[in-house]
Amino acid sequence: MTRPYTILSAAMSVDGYIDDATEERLILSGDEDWDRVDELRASVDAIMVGANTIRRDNPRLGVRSDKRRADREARGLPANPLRVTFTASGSLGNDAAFFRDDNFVVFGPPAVPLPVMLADLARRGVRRLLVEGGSAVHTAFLTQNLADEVRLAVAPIFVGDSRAPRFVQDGRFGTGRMVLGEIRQAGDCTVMQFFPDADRYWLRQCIEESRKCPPSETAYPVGAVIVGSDGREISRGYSRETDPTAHAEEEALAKVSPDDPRLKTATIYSSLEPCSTRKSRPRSCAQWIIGSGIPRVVFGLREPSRFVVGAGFEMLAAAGVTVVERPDVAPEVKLVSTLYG
Ligand SMILES: NC(=O)C1=CN([C@@H]2O[C@H](COP(=O)(O)OP(=O)(O)OC[C@H]3O[C@@H](n4cnc5c(N)ncnc54)[C@H](OP(=O)(O)O)[C@@H]3O)[C@@H](O)[C@H]2O)C=CC1
Ligand SMILES: Nc1c(N[C@@H]2O[C@H](COP(=O)(O)O)[C@@H](O)[C@H]2O)[nH]c(=O)[nH]c1=O
Repeated sequence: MTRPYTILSAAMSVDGYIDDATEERLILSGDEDWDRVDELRASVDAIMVGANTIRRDNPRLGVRSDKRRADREARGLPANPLRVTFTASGSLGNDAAFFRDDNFVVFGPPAVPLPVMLADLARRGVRRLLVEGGSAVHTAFLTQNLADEVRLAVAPIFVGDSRAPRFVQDGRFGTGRMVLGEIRQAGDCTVMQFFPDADRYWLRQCIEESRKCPPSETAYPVGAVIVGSDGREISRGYSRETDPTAHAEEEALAKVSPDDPRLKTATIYSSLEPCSTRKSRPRSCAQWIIGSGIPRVVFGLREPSRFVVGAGFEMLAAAGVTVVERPDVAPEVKLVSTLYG
């Protein structure tokens, strides 16, 4: 693991502010939303905020519920997650609640690149990280594509003052349209879950699908999902789902009519590079995809040359298909099977 699974969390007004412009901290969440945040805090290994949030809010960043702290301890975890911050200035104030016991880590000064900080947290055993703001920190994670999830609670109030901090600052958010996950109500707040990197999200769906594959000593577990240009799933499948020699891409394609007009603008995701040669069948997955008219393929792991030498990427690209390889997701694909080596 090169970095923890990272969840960004914020509460904001309907006009997008996470605080007002006064010295006093603005509470946006009501009791039910604080309880939701508490549950989220109890589910992570570490909670991070920026140095300015420590200076302005003096947060405790602990799990408030006695039961949740006890449950964590019963699972062999510290009662509270590790508290994390970073600072370029080094000015934090020793009496901050952040320093109330030794369950914390401070990165910097000087300024630390986010990937370096995240790699260090991963080495400390942090697998799941909650980032609670503020604006500068959220902007850094999102513009560097280092957030796996965003949980936004919208409180039914207006701040109406552009001097106040917003959820994010100006920046280049390369996310495109995010994937909308769950929407729920917490008291009078509306909580939305987003997955900022749609390709990463769908590849992870493929990985989950691949876990369903009947085991085989001679073929990898693979999952595939076909997604329309509107962001909606068209179909999915996994290797050996209906036949011992079927591949995931074939299974997903078999569930769609070849005349379905959505295919002409769809993306097919596969945890593994689509195959270019087959031992068991005449047609490779790359050929099936080219024949289907799907114009874009995204995969996680290049096919290791264990069973056949894969050239699916090259075959698809030569046919004019846009092919995206996501090496950042490849380690997660490999975790599914020892066959990947
Ligand atoms: N409603 C909500 O959910 C939340 C609201 N808030 C609000 O957000 C506001 C604070 O946000 P904001 O002012 O943007 O500040 P942040 O909390 O995002 O902290 C920014 C600080 O982080 C440090 N920093 C940034 N990048 C790096 C880096 N690469 N390496 C090391 N340190 C770095 C710097 O600290 P330094 O200056 O020390 O160098 C920088 O000033 C407050 O008003 C707070 O109330 C905060 C959290 C949640
Ligand atoms: N104001 C605000 C949030 N602010 C966040 O909560 C932190 C303080 O929590 P605590 O550790 O309990 O003191 C604060 O530093 C900031 O990260 N969060 C929310 O979900 N809703 C809110 O309305």
